[in-house]
Amino acid sequence: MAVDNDGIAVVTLQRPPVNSLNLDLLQAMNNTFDDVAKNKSKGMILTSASPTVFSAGLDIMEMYKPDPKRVETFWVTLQDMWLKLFGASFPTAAAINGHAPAGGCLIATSCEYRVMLSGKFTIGLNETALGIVAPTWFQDSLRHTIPTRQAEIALTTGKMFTVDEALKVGLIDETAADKAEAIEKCKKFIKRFDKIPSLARGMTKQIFRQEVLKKLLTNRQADTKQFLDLVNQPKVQQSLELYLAMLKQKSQK
Ligand SMILES: CCCCC/C=C\CCC/C=C/CC(=O)SCCNC(=O)CCNC(=O)[C@H](O)C(C)(C)COP(=O)(O)OP(=O)(O)OC[C@H]1O[C@@H](n2cnc3c(N)ncnc32)[C@H](O)[C@@H]1OP(=O)(O)O
Repeated sequence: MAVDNDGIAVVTLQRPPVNSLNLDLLQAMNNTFDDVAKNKSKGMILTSASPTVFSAGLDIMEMYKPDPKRVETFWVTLQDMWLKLFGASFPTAAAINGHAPAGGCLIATSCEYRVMLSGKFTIGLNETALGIVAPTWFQDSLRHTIPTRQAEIALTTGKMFTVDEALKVGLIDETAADKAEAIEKCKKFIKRFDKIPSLARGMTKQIFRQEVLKKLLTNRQADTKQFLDLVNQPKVQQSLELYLAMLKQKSQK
């Protein structure tokens, strides 16, 4: 992860090849988010070092034949990442310079503003298409971003939106021709708060988001148990094996 700081922290996800979210990356993100808060940055922009993938979502290897202790730590660290990002008092924006499926879409929708590169990229919560259920807080992040009816249809169909579709439904706020332009547009969004007192801004954001945050905070243990029960089911392990094989086969073509 690289952080440039000119008052606005630009945090670049850098875990080749596809920025899949494993335990190490999630821990690094959490430390970085804490640093951004401590350094009193004006705001934070998340982007990717890959030219084609913002993030491929959760690292499936963390869930396939998992070590019991590690997979639990993985999930709790993912919850922490979401609580820190969705609940950040500082302004957040995502310069989405590539595909953003599942957990990649979760990161983007946890931010306050999204600019995505024009091109053949897709974004969405595709869990149902994989035969799994997007956790409540994944669903809440989408519902917080696009109208409820469109969110329900997108979630139940596992829809991956093209850039044009994402713009039309409000899943992204703007498009950009390249990464530099996407970052500039995110900076422009964050600079809109230059004349707004940061305490009032931060508190307003937290009040606006508190219901959704509270849902996970008061349900963390049950959420973790639900995940662990699901991931340890033989049928889920079988699906993960097939999905991994499919991804491998695709990448070798
Ligand atoms: C999936 C069942 C989970 C069951 C667990 C139980 C339930 C609770 C969990 C609920 C929440 C889940 C949220 C998630 O985030 S699950 C992850 C969903 N992610 C995806 O479906 C994306 C899969 N990846 C892709 O579609 C593509 O890789 C891409 C992001 C569009 C990029 O395409 P491309 O640039 O062509 O790259 P390749 O496909 O060739 O991939 C390169 C390399 O990376 C490996 N890989 C890709 N995605 C993942 C991943 N999410 N985890 C681990 N590894 C991944 C891929 O296999 C290739 O590896 P090799 O080079 O070794 O072949």
